[in-house]
Amino acid sequence: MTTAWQEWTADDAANWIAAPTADDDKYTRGVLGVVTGSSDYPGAAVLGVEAAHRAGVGMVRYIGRRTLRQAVLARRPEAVTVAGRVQAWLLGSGIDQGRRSSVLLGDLEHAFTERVPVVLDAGALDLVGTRTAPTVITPHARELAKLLTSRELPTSVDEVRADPGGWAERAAKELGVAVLLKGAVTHVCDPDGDRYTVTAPTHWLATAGSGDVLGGILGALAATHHRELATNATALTALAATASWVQGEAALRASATVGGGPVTALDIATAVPAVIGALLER
Ligand SMILES: NC(=O)C1=CN([C@@H]2O[C@H](COP(=O)(O)OP(=O)(O)OC[C@H]3O[C@@H](n4cnc5c(N)ncnc54)[C@H](O)[C@@H]3O)[C@@H](O)[C@H]2O)[C@@H](O)CC1
Ligand SMILES: Nc1ncnc2c1ncn2[C@@H]1O[C@H](COP(=O)(O)OP(=O)(O)O)[C@@H](O)[C@H]1O
Repeated sequence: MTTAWQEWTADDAANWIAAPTADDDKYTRGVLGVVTGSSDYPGAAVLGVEAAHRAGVGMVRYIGRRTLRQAVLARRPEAVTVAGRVQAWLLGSGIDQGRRSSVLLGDLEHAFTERVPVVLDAGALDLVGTRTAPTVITPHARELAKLLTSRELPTSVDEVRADPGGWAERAAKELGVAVLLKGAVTHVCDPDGDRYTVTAPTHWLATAGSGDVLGGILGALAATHHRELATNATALTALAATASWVQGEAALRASATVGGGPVTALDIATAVPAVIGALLER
């Protein structure tokens, strides 16, 4: 018997926030490696790195071409652009699958060799299943339809939108990874049958770059839970639901500061620390 989808709550999310202790330094807290952005979408790199910092990661290593590194550093001088060890990867936001250079493809594939948890977004979704690292994919309906169709599970964006939970589950089973299918209601599930919904608390969340911010939050949560993920890969599902919850709550808070008005993706990222703080106080 399959269980019903469970709506992820603030109390659930509060269980998946790691605060630093006296014994920690930036490395023990967790380093997130990031390969995102392109000359077409440099902003996606900036937004993901910004959101990861705001979500409380120990450090971000951003890997990308010089112009992208400059854009990231202009917003976040805290980011490190030297290759090195990481505890989780965020790959693909702002990358066009059809326009990846061999250097970029090499960077993406190298990320998988470390066997640390991986968040696959946008232009890295097609890499799913090529390695055994704990993986969560973060497509929207169009991206999931395209991915499943390429894996001989033909479907359309309309079919996915008509039954998002069903298609998210099918994807998790077929691909063997955790799936976070974005929407007004985000569906998060895994091959083991964990199934969570996260209902967006404001529709202002549907703004350009909002998904890139989500990727950064999720990457940060994966990096800061690296020890747990080493023995319990299904924690990635709870972390994905938590990231989506934090993203929605941040949009709600950002909107509240402007009287319920619109928010930008950067506003959402900026509101993340207060959401994390409130969760830690619960
Ligand atoms: N500031 C940035 O750098 C941003 C980068 N982004 C990146 O952009 C890439 C592409 O994401 P998408 O979700 O757009 O990609 P998709 O390729 O899934 O969506 C493009 C689709 O939207 C349709 N479309 C385009 N303009 C439209 C319009 N005005 N009305 C109706 N339909 C329209 C197109 O025909 C196409 O079918 C991703 O890599 C993503 O990470 C986005 O997150 C937006 C912000
Ligand atoms: N109608 C909606 N109401 C609330 N949130 C939405 C709605 N539609 C989409 N979202 C959310 O907005 C974000 C959009 O992400 P995405 O599609 O990746 O856009 P982008 O590529 O511009 O970042 C996702 O987190 C999704 O859950």
